[in-house]
Amino acid sequence: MGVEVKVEGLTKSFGSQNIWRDVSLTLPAGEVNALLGPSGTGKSVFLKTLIGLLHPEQGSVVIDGTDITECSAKELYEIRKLFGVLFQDGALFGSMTLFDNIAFPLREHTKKKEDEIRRIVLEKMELVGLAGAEGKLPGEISGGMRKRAGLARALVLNPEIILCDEPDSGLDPVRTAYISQLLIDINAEIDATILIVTHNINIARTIPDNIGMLFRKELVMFGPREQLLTSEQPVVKQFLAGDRFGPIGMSEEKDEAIAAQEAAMQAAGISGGGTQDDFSEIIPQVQPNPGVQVRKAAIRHRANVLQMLPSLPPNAQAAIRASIAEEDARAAESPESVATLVALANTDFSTTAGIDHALAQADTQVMDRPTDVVDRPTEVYATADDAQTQPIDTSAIENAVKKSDGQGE
Ligand SMILES: Nc1ncnc2c1ncn2[C@@H]1O[C@H](COP(=O)(O)OP(=O)(O)OP(=O)(O)O)[C@@H](O)[C@H]1O
Repeated sequence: MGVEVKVEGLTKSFGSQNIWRDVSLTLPAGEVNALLGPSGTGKSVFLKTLIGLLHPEQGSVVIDGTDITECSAKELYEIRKLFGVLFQDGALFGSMTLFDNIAFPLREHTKKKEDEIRRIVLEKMELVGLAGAEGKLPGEISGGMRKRAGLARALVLNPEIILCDEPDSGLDPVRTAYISQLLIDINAEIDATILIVTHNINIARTIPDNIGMLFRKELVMFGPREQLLTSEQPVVKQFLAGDRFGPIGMSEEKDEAIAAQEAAMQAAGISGGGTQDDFSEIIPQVQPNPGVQVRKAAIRHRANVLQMLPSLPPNAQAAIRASIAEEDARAAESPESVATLVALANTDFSTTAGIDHALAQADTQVMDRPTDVVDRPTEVYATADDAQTQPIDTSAIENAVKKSDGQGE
């Protein structure tokens, strides 16, 4: 299971330039999180502070019981092994082949033999759709391929925490969808805690369990995705809509005169260029592909969210209830393709034992289980012999596999 990352009262400056202050949030173990915010608000600085590459002036970052802001260099070295980081530009070594780039953390941090390293590297390259590109240099491939190579490198040590700085930048919308799906599948397979920094609203709407937003040197909010997507805060609404009218300006804060001018333009029906989408209409969260393990984080997340529900704003409560109803309906409609949703729908969230039972079950549910095949009632067989000779209809399984093959890149 991924590890929790607990950030408290974090403040970071460069000289006299304060980047953000008093940031507190908890990335729950194994859940997928996104961090939004206008350019320059310090999202990348935040990621680098989480892995101890930058040192904050105040506050703590507790990972696996260790506060990395004040641990020894040796402890920090050990904690860093828990991380897989996809930097904004892929951060590949230009003179090394993709194979050597991806093998680098294994050669640096483990004593694995070359044949084992080769097996792991080729497996991760296949996972990100780069099979066959082992001998290429970073300069010979597209930006999207570099990004995927960076992701493969981030995964080779089977990280407990994955940080992705703008995984979609430089990718077309389709490749972005593949990378997003991959992150959800990886989360389901290895239960790693994931933090994605992104400007991509579609990713924010469909991928994370939780979303946070930085603005004006502060964390505006952090919570279940429905909370941010239904927020009435002007900065959140403006950011989601991508509108130039609102508190976010091109470079710095807007003054009152400009704000008044904009209000008059809006009243006159002039467009701020933003989408008219209704973000309180929650789009279903992307689910692991058929054939991928149940997302245990989804079970833990729903348990957490149900517990915090009464403390959330009414809009968020209504959106969460609608999300749950939609997920349960989808689980009932197509149990062959949404194993995680089926697990959620079958979980008794009213007791700890019910949740623990679902988590234990999830460990064994590596395949989606088409209920019409696997859960065929035993009483249809008159005798045990009958049962053995009954032809098993595997078409539902085959369809699920075909569907998942068709979705590969
Ligand atoms: N090592 C550094 N030394 C001094 N200033 C820095 C350093 N790293 C970042 N900054 C400053 O910190 C601020 C936040 O930068 P950061 O890259 O974290 O923003 P961001 O929110 O990730 O932006 P974007 O969305 O455009 O990538 C910027 O003003 C940047 O110039």
